[in-house]
Amino acid sequence: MGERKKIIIDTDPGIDDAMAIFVALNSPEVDVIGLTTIYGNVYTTLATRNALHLLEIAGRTDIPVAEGTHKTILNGTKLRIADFVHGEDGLGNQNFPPPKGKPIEKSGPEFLVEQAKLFPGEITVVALGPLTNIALAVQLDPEFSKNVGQIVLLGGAFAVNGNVNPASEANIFGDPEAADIVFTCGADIIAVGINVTHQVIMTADDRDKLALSKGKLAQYLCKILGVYYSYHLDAYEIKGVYLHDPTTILAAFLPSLFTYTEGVVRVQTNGITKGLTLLYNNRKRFEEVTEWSDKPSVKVAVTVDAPAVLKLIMDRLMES
Ligand SMILES: O=c1[nH]cnc2c1ncn2[C@@H]1O[C@H](CO)[C@@H](O)[C@H]1O
Repeated sequence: MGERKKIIIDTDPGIDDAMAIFVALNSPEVDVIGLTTIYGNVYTTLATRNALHLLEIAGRTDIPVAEGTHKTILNGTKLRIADFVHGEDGLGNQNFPPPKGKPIEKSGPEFLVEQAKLFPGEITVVALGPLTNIALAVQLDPEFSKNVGQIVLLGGAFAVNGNVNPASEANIFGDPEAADIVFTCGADIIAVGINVTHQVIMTADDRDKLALSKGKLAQYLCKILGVYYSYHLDAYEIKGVYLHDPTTILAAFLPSLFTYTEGVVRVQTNGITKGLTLLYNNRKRFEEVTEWSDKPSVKVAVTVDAPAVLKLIMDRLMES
């Protein structure tokens, strides 16, 4: 096998973030070289604490955690936090003791810029929360979008309803201006939206299977998953959970499990459709110059081999 792909996970842990981080740590295809933290499912301070905690659970305290920003790209401090999805502590209300480790001195965006410069074209950034740290990296270093190998992001609701409101998906809604900067920055980007992740469901039966595994990470996840299942039953009336973050992690190193379309994505930043992601599908040449004209294209996932993705996630969590 070739060299492992270097990935940095930008994360707001979060129950499905915990699953995604564990899947990555158990995947021979990748080398997780750092975590950067962001608000979203929890505030950034708690995201950092949870990231350190999860690495301690996995026995991987060798991986650095760089704390990201506490504010939106426009310095907004009125953040939308999804603690009703993940529990007040972000990890299923389990009262875990504080981690022993500390984040590194560098900020999340500084770490992203540094690593992309150090390994030009080699780093994949997997963004699982609002895109503020990535947008800050783009602003910090004009070369970042060229230096970074690929950005694989969980965000958007392409031609389907959102999960914050009918228009908007949570990560984009969290910082739409940052998302628009990232989508148009010129980097090689794969966007995995909830139009795709809603197809990958871990049922109650799958959870029972996970519980049979003796692996410490599987056992840990079974403890924290309760809140996430209750939320899905309540909000969607399903006896299962959407595997947003773990599905996105797989897109970073097994891209052929998905199909893609390509085009320019812009983000609505205000009004009732704030956070809407709109892909121009290139099927018409418009008479006028539009807000999509002359902007770089990105790849947007359109289909997923859901059974294969679910099996891979289960296998990698169970063997742990
Ligand atoms: O209803 C919701 N509101 C806010 N965040 C949510 C909701 N459902 C899931 N997520 C979280 O947002 C990302 C996917 O949009 C996932 O990280 C998921 O944990």
